Amino acid sequence: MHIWRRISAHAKTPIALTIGNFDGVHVGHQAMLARLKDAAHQLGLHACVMTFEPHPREFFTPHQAPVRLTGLREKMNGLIRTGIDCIAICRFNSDFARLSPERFITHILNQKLHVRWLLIGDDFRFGACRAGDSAMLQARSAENGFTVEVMPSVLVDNQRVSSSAIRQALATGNLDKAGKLLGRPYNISGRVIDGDKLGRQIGFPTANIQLRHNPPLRGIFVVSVYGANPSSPEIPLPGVASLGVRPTIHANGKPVLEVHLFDFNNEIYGQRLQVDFLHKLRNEEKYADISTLVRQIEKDVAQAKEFFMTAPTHFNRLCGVF
Ligand SMILES: Cc1cc2nc3c(=O)[nH]c(=O)nc-3n(C[C@H](O)[C@H](O)[C@H](O)COP(=O)(O)O)c2cc1C
Ligand SMILES: Nc1ncnc2c1ncn2[C@@H]1O[C@H](COP(=O)(O)OP(=O)(O)O)[C@@H](O)[C@H]1O
Repeated sequence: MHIWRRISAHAKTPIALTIGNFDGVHVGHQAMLARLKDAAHQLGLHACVMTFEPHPREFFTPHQAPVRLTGLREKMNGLIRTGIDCIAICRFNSDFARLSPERFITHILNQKLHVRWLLIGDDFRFGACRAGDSAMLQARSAENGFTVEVMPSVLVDNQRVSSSAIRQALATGNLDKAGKLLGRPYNISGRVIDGDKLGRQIGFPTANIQLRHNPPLRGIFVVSVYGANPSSPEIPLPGVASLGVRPTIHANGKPVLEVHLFDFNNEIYGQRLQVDFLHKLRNEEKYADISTLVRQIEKDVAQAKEFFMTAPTHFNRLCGVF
């Protein structure tokens, strides 16, 4: 597995390539990567993905760009899990944004990456002003030594799978739908950092997870957590999570992800956890005082335990455990 952190003339072996942002690495992306691997294998090429960092919309309109489903690390892990041979991370900067579609084809695809087979989505646009499309790629493919295949849309329940459909499902608390489109429960990972040390005092210690991006969902959730189990970090532990600004405690707080694990009393500061979001319990509220908040957290915990008791097949399907 190779990761190219800039596009220079890396590829000695000709490659089969697909290009995209791959935010979320959802079931549509996974189908595309499976087709890429299959074609690369048939043609004796390396299966390679080109992705952009930052996301082009974060570069052009940083304040209006959609929230990310996956940070760079999570996206890379998702791509690596599919078993492709290499990932080329293309720095999306002003030089790259100015590149004409013609030069992208001749200079990047042909001369630098030696692309011999190219897979693109049906809505793929590229080059300055998004002027390049699949018709242009088809027209220039022979003279640049590659063939082009257009991937048809992948549908789930008659809807095209897309990162924006997943963002919308998460924003409205529809975690079942988000999980179906992603092919796994939505998750956030990060290190456990220090919080306000209030959790232990009120009877609900919470591991505070460092957030790298503005999260696409808010509220109180049933979660399963990888990385905390002392004997086997690959076995998840059940818990509840709060993802919000904690209005009861702070006036102008930033979003914080906190997880309370059931029947657990270990020190896990500094550990890297993966939090899988299984079910939304409610929206975050501002309570009159801490004792009212504590009574509500007790109800949240009871409901979450009920979820694990009554929906074992559901949980089983999502996580492959219990
Ligand atoms: C299940 C659960 C639900 C929560 N719900 C809310 C809420 O509705 N409003 C709120 O202000 N804080 C809520 N919190 C956050 C608590 O205020 C927070 O866990 C507490 O301040 C401890 O923070 P610390 O870990 O930084 O010490 C919730 C926490 C948990 C675990
Ligand atoms: N059941 C539990 N769930 C989550 N964290 C726990 C639990 N029991 C102990 N811990 C530990 O306690 C810490 C949370 O305690 P807390 O008082 O909320 O402190 P902080 O405000 O620093 O998060 C966690 O980071 C973890 O190391």
